[in-house]
Parts: sequence; structure tokens; C-alpha cells
Amino acid sequence: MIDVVGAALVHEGRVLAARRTHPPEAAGRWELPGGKVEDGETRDAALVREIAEELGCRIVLDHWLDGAVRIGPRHRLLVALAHVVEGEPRPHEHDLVRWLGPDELDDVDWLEPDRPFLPELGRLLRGHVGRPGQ
Ligand SMILES: Nc1nc2c([nH]c(=O)n2[C@H]2C[C@H](O)[C@@H](COP(=O)(O)OP(=O)(O)OP(=O)(O)O)O2)c(=O)[nH]1
Repeated sequence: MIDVVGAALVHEGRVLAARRTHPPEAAGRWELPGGKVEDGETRDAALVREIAEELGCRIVLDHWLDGAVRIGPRHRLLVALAHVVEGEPRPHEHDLVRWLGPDELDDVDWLEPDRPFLPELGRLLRGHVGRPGQ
């Protein structure tokens, strides 16, 4: 099983969603930025690397959300709450990013494996993670 790691980047009570451009069946659908963990790499290091590549910023991980969701036969998705500590996230590989508040999580067409993480994410955002002054 290969781990795919996604970052729930939180800022001021909103989370960053990114729109995929490939492959064709996933283009236009939304995900948490991230990617596959490489051989010999920790999940944490993989996520920091992927976000630097995809969004050009440095992040720090807060904690991994509960659960792992199968993506097809060989992969599974794990999600960590994280925040940006250097630079501004700008899409290099996605065609759009959006910051979504807890009441906006249903406004975008997420890839299926991401959906089970949304209730916990909504609760965390409503509980004020990443709000100014915290
Ligand atoms: N990054 C990411 N991938 C996701 C999410 N949800 C989901 O089903 N996936 C799927 C899409 C892809 O099939 C796979 C991750 O592939 P990727 O293309 O992002 O990974 P990568 O950057 O390591 O890419 P590659 O070098 O293997 O092409 O997991 C998600 O929230 N984030």
C-alpha cells in the first residue's frame, strides 16, 4: 500500500482546496494538495516536500487527522492539519486554489477519497483552528 499524503492547510479558520488539472478524469476536481510518499521518506517529510513543489511555500504540520481512506487498490490517503510558515501558497501544478470556511466545504467537487475527512475538518475549523491570535 502506497501512502498519499494531503495537507489541510489552515489559515484564519479556512482551509486551502486545490483544483487538479490531470489526469483527465480528475481535472476540475478538488483535493488537498500533496502527493505520494517516496521510498525511504517519512509522511511528514513527503508532505512538506510536496507542498514546497506544488505551492512554493514552507509548512509545519500540526497533527494527522484520524483515519486513512483507500484510493483504488494500491493507495491510501492520509491527511494532516498544517499551516504555512514561509511564503504564500501559489498553485504551480493546480489551476486554482480556494480558501474555504467551514460552511463552504461542500461548495467544491472534492475527489471521493477526500470526502470522509470533511466532517472532522469542518469541526476543527468551527473550533477556531488557525484563527488570528491562536
Ligand atoms: N495529492 C492528493 N492526491 C489525492 C487526493 N485525493 C485523492 O484521491 N488523490 C489521488 C489522486 C492521485 O491518484 C493520487 C496522488 O497522486 P499525485 O499525482 O498527487 O501524486 P504525486 O505528486 O506523488 O504524483 P506522481 O509523481 O506519482 O504523478 O491520489 C488528495 O487530497 N491529494
